[in-house]
Amino acid sequence: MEPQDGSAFNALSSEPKANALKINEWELGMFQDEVAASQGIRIRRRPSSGPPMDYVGPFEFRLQNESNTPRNILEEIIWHKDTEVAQLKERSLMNELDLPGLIAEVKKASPSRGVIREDFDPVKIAQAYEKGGAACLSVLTDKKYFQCSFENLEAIRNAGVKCPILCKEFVIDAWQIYYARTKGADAILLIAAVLPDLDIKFMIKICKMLRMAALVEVHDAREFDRVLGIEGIELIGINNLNLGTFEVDICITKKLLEGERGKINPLLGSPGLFTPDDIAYIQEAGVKTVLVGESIVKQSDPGKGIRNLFGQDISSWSSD
Ligand SMILES: O=C(O)c1ccccc1NCC(=O)[C@H](O)[C@H](O)COP(=O)(O)O
Repeated sequence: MEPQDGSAFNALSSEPKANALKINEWELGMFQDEVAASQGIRIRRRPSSGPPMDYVGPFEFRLQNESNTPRNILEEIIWHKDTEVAQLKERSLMNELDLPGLIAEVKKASPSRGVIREDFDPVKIAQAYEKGGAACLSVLTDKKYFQCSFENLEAIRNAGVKCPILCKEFVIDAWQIYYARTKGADAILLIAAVLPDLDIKFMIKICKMLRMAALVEVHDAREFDRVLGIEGIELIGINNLNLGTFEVDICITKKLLEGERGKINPLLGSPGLFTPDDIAYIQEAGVKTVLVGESIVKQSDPGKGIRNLFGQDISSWSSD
């Protein structure tokens, strides 16, 4: 019979499927513990939360008792781990569904923009990026055109930054890759507009030997298709900057990813990303990771720059 206020009845009748699922989960948990116990495992995976509301079965645990109190420290750790892993899984699923990962660029200047950040402190900027949720750092090392250096990269690495570091250098000789490694780089940029296929192939082999990643950058369909044919390619970056005119057009990424190329993963979109709309646009095009410099490096608080770029706080994504 329906209660007068309808509360309990509605709570049950409006969510029968959800409750059936909870019953299944609970029964499965009991079953898993039984199987483990039959193999001599005394550690239970999680405390009994008691059967769901409308469970019609032999047991009903609600109070603190043997089934929801850890028997020893290992069981306590495992129960805590169960909650922790569930939260991490949920968070990483949300990240996957919601927003692309961020490679945040550390640079003082660029040929197209001139000086971007007057009071340039590479270590402070890198630390702020990491705290703000960057998954990786891109560190410019060119002196003449970007007013940066390998010393910057080394200082960032030695400051205890945990994010992987991409060395953003204009590589023309394999020696530069070794050098970048000695300074603490985890990955290096190879530009398809500069390097012939054979050089890229050779350099990728060197990277693998040095346990580094190679990000190969392309600007157009021809370069993209060339690079797809090179053995060992793992990371492809699309650069939307026209190096002849300095014009930036993020539609380039979208056009390049139409059709078969859109199936390639993972990809990056850069540069010219300033707003949450830009991020949404590039993400819709199929990009899983974005590389961003100017719009965040010029902010006195780069963490705030990241929040403005994504339209939300992504600091919980950082590695610590
Ligand atoms: O940015 C330039 O002026 C430039 C000139 C010559 C070669 C490369 C150049 N930049 C390429 C980059 O990789 C950008 O630094 C990167 O895409 C980040 O762009 P942004 O977010 O616009 O700083």
